[in-house]
Formats: sequence, structure tokens, C-alpha cells
Amino acid sequence: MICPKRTAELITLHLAPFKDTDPAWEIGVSKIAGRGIFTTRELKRGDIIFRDSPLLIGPSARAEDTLNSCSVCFKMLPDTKFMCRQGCGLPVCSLCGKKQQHKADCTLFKSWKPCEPDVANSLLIRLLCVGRAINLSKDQRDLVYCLQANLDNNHRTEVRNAAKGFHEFPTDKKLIEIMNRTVAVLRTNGFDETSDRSNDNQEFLYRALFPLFAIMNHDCIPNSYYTFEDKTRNMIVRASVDIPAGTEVTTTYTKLFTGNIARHLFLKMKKGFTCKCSRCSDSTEKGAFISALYCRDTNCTGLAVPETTGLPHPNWNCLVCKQKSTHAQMVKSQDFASGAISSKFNSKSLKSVVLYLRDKSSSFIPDSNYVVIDAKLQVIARLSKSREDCGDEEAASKAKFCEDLLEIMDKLGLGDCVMRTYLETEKAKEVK
Ligand SMILES: C[S@@+](CC[C@H](N)C(=O)[O-])C[C@H]1O[C@@H](n2cnc3c(N)ncnc32)[C@H](O)[C@@H]1O
Repeated sequence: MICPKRTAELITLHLAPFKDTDPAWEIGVSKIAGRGIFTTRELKRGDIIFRDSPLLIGPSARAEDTLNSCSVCFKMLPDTKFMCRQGCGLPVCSLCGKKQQHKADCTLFKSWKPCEPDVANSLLIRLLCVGRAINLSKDQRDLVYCLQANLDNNHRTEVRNAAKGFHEFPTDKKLIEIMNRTVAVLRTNGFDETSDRSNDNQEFLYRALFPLFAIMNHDCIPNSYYTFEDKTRNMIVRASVDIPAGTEVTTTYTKLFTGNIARHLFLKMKKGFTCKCSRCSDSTEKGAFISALYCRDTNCTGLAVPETTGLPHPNWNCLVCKQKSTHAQMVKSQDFASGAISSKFNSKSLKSVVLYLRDKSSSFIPDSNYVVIDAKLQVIARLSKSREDCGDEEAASKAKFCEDLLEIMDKLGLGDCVMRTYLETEKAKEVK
């Protein structure tokens, strides 16, 4: 572990523009893992803990993304003629094309001679965030190197694959090492392909490295949440709940509404660790029962929950009749319920989905299960855009769905977060 003091020095330099003379945070040794962030004073729910600005940022440009977003401001561009005319292979808007940032990017990419500069190539565009590390100052580079980098077998693939899109990609070992290291740092700490940040209803057109945020460890019931300032893309981290002085500040790397098994798998596969937080050690997830299914015994009305062994295929226990089931047996019920609910969505009538979730689905899957939660979230999102074929009755159900999800959040002990604000706002729209 790199010394918390040196990390704090470099981060303080990076955050100097915020002129925060009395920070509410400090970096220390964590009981969860390595370094962590701790409060220097008591904070109330909603208080700002820190602001952070991206040390590196670039288009996310994953294979499945549309590539016509500006590589500097990330605004969506028209579908055609969005590539830089200077031949660097990057999409850019006419305003940003004149900015210093694009000039530096353009010079760098042109020097590597893109093979097809007029064609948007996701591998090349995605590499921009990593390439920008080459032009960082010494202190900034030291800060990148100061952050944890989980060096798995794949971390060299990104640069190796993108290199094929250039005629003269650098062969200098030091430059390649900087880029590979940056990929690993982004994957471990950043808003990157491996992070599932849509949890809080926030979508990202970019990948970015926020260095102070990168020191925060994960908890499935975090005590902080983040939002972004529209214009600057700076991050603001606030207390979700009241936090005593000297407490570790945590965030979540997963969606808030996924069950124990799915979170375990995600954290293990994508982040390389096993979470041992209080939610993960409780098969009922604090009584929120997000993974729970009905007991397989048709004479029993109990809920079955997976054991908290951390295994991908745990045994399940009924909390009433104590019947044990294998994971394979329970997955059948889960798959049946998912199939039934998604076929309703395929029918295109939103009204029929709402009525199904309101009156029918609880006969075969508990309302607390994440499949139902996901379906309710989809209904809320669709109804917030348009009424489709729904009337007042379904609008009232939307308010009820928001209430159901807020209740689940309360059971989990989740305080303020973007999801809570969203659900409260959507509920208020229907309750006049
Ligand atoms: C974004 S970093 C967090 C800061 C890190 N502790 C450090 O010293 O730089 C993410 C890494 O921290 C560790 N980590 C974070 N939360 C954890 C948790 N709840 N349990 C175990 N390890 C965790 C994992 O190694 C993970 O890959």
C-alpha cells in the first residue's frame, strides 16, 4: 500500500483549485482494505464531504455505444460528419475543435497515424482517456501511479488492440507501460467498463478517474453518494446519513438494488474482492429480501433465501419450514418469474405490465425480489416520459411502485442518494 500521507499530498495538490482550507476528509489506513477516506468531523446527512475533479477523462466509446459524442465536451453530435477534419480519428464538435485540449489530443493521435482517420473506431476513441495520461505533469503522473492498480491478465489488451488501428503506434516500452498502468488504474478505480455506475440512475458517456473518490472503499450500504456539476463535470460527494467524526466514508461499486449473489459475483469478477459488509453477511439483506423467492414446498408460504457463503451457487433455506434447496432448483423459479415478466414487457402495452405487477406477479415471485424491482423501475422510467396507453389508475400504481422501492431502501438502511431523490420526485408527480 502506498503511504496515505503521500497520497493525501498529491490529492491535495490536485484539488488545490477548490481552495478547501478545512477539509472534512483525510486519508488513513482502512479496516476494509488498504487506504480509505475518513471524516475529520461529525457530518450531517446531506453535508458535502468533498469535491473532486477528473484527473483523466475521455469518451467511454464502448463497442455498444454510439460514437458520435464529442471527445472533449461529450455532447452528442449529428450522425454524420462528426470526425475531426485534421485526420486524428477523434469525434469533435466545432467549438471544442479549437480548444487546447483537442489540439493536444489531435497532435498525439495524428503522430501515431490512424489507419482510417475518417471512420469512428471505438477502440481508438476509447484509448483517448489513457493516451491523455502521456501529457500529464510529473505530480499528476505520480498521482496516477499512487492509485491502486489491479494488474490482471487482461489489462494489456486494450492498448494492444487499439494499437492495431494506427500505422505508427509507439513501441517505446516506457510509454506503453504508462498506458497499460493507466488502463489498470482506470479499471480498478475509475468510471470504466468494469464499473456498474448506472446504479443511481446516472449514465456516463465518458470514462474518468476522480483521484480522491478512487480512495473510497466499497460497502453495499454506503454512507455517501455522489452527483456531478453539470458544466464542470466535477464530482460532489455528500453524506447519505449522519456520519460521526473519524468514520470511514464508503461508496458502492454496484447497483443498490441487486441481490447478494449478483453483487458478490460482480465484485469478485470485476473488482477482485469479496465484500464482507453487514448486508453481504445477512441472507435477508436487512429484511429487504431482495434475493428472496417463495419456498419450493407448495404447502409452505415462507420465503427462501440464499446462504451467505460467498459462493456463486449457494444453497437456499426456507425461513419458515427450513427446507434446503440447491441453487439450481431455485434458479428455475427465478428464471420462470423473469421470463413471465419480460414477456409482459414484450407485449408493448405498458398498461398490461403495470396491472400484472400490481395484481399478478406476487403470486409467483415476492414483491421484494430484484426482478420485480427492475420491472417497477422500468415502468416508472417509461411513465415519467409518456403516459403511453395508461390512465390515472396506472399513474397511481406508479406512485405505489415508487413507495414500494423507497420502503425497500429504508429497510436496507440506505440514506440519501440519487435513486431516493429520483423515486421521491417521480412519486410526487403522481400524488397531487
Ligand atoms: C477504488 S480502490 C479503493 C481504495 C483502496 N483501498 C486503496 O488503498 O487505494 C478499490 C480496491 O480497494 C479494495 N476494496 C475496496 N472495497 C473493498 C471491500 N469492501 N472489501 C475488500 N476490498 C475492498 C479492492 O482491492 C478494490 O479493488
